[in-house]
Amino acid sequence: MNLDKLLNPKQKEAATYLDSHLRIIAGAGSGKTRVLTYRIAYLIEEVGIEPRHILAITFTNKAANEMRQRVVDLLGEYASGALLCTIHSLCVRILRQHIHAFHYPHHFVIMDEEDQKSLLKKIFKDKNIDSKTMSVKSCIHYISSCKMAEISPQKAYKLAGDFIGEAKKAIVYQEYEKYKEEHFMLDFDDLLLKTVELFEKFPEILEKWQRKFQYIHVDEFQDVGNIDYKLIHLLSGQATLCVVGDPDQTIYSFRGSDVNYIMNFDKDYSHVKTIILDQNYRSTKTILDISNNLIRKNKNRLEKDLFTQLEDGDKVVHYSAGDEEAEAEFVCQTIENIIHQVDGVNYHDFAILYRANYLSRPFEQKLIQHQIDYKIFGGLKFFNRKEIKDALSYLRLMVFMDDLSFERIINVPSRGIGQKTLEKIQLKAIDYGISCYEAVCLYSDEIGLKGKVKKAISEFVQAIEKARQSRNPLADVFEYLLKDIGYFEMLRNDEDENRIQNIMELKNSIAGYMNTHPDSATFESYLQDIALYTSQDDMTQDEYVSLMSIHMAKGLEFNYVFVVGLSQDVFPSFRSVSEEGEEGMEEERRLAYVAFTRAKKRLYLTDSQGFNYMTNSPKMASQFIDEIGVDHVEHIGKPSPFKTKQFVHLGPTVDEMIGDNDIHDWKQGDFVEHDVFGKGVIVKVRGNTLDIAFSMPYGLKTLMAQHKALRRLSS
Ligand SMILES: Nc1ncnc2c1ncn2[C@@H]1O[C@H](COP(=O)(O)OP(=O)(O)OP(=O)(O)O)[C@@H](O)[C@H]1O
Ligand SMILES: [Mg+2]
Repeated sequence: MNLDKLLNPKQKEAATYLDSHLRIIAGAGSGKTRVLTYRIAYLIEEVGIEPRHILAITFTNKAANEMRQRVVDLLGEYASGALLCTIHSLCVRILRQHIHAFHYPHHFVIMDEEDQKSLLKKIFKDKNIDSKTMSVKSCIHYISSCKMAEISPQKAYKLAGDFIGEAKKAIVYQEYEKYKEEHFMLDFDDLLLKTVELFEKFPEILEKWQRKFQYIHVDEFQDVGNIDYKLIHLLSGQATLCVVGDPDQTIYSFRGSDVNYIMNFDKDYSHVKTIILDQNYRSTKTILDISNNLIRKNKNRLEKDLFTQLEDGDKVVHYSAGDEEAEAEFVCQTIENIIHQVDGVNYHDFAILYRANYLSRPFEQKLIQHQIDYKIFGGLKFFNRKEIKDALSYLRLMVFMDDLSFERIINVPSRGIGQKTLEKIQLKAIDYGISCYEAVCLYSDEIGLKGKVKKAISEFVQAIEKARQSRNPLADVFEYLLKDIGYFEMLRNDEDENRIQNIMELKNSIAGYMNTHPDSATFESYLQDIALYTSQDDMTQDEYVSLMSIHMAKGLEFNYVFVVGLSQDVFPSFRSVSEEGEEGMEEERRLAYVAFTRAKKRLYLTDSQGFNYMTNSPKMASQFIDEIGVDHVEHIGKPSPFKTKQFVHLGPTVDEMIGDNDIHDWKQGDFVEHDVFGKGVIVKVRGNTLDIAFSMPYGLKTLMAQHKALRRLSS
């Protein structure tokens, strides 16, 4: 292994420096992970350290596997004895060996979030807590925060003082911990906490592991939290520690990661050498320049710019589409064009990155239409997500009255229907040769439905029938149906923001379908239209385009990257910025920096116009598009009539636009203001009438084009 050929001098120094602890601070694509990989190979090959004495902690399993593969490729199977894994899997490994010290069995149960929710629901029931006064999700968050701050249930109760709500939470916390202990269960936080506790209570066990790991490496150190840090500190009692990270890529602050651990590392440890890498090997100069332009806008940061010796490369493309379908079409066509034009390029060279998982929907549909294989990392395909299946089952039940849909959702949200009642309904349906839905409509007494259950079923039937008979636009009917049957309430009680976003995106998909089929759209035709997408399984071919949230893309790289859904308030996210202020904005910007720096050869930034159901406002391009500067960017597509405050030099902002009510040339996409319904966007012009999408609760309306209540907002 000739490191002089594989690494630049600074990287080589970092890979071979063993005289003290080492901190590598460096920007994206500067070879931090590569240095770690070669450092491990160097320790084994050149220094003669046995692999089992080496530990490397990565942020994801995928990163661990890739690093292991590279080391094995370099040195052979022997090297796989080094432990390269995430901090959670390290803890599982340690606990499996030693948890008997706490009188737990070796095969303790690891709880995921769904298990946590079920347990809390059970506790709520036992303690007579109404989930309207305290949500399961907020409770999970509360318990986790207490645990991470090392506040016991007893202490939490004391801290609650006279605040009844807080005291109740502390009681739930206590019950939760008790149940877990009695059943030998550990949640994700416990994996870390129990390992720390184990090491603190049993010094001989700690010493064993300290002796085992002589060289410890931690990648993505900018995102460690306090318990991670404590654990690493304990483990590294006798080891040489090497931590690497980029403060500009801290993107998990909302989950407790703290950039100060890397910044103050040299103060916490007595002998620390710091190496700064500043040459980027990943991206073209153009991509690097616009990423640097962006991150420089953050005030709270350590100034460090990257340079590259790679070619300038093509301009970064910003494509602004008329709507999401067109945005997705652009992405697919670009992928096809590149594959066609550039030799040796394959689907695995492409990634589509987004701020939130709900944004994948239009891209998935277009990819399927174009027969481009894709894989979603860190989540399910849109139409396989639970809430989407539930919502579509409601629509299907309304249209087709089919039993499969009925069985799926008759007890979602809970209406007190258990397996036995369901069987009774099914038998009745068979008796009369009708569907289960018809059976509950017609024969609820014969089935033996009584009291609360009967009432719940009757409300359910009413909601479905109301939706069936409604003459309102489909997208609105859909939303009201889910409201009427209590689905939104259920999600809201669970504070399940992601699921609500997915449902609103499904509404968006229905609205889009209405646009493209203005005269013929029915739920039946919509369901048939999307059957192609709902029947997709999660099987993927070897070659696929990668789709993932930016948080998942940390540390990865692709030749061609599309960062999509770059609309103001989507990215940067309205929520983060409104809740966290300037700090939230800086974290969003770091996230954009992570996204842009994943690209090696070409970077495409896309957004679309239209109406945003999530924020109830017309969409505008993200301020980040402006912040990357003008020199290396080619803007194509349809320029937006609206500008964010940052684009003010290009035209007035939405709030500054003036009204106009004598208009004969209405166009799809025009933004309007209505005296009663407020701001909206025209989705269809039909002669003298207009279909206009307004903010909720109004939704889609069909109005007379010449009416005086309507004005165009023109720039
Ligand atoms: N000296 C070098 N010679 C050739 N290629 C290099 C060199 N250093 C880094 N690279 C390549 O540059 C790319 C980026 O490296 P790497 O992923 O290690 O960067 P990183 O600093 O870990 O990035 P991130 O901050 O995104 O995690 C990789 O493809 C890597 O192989
Ligand atoms: Mg890396």
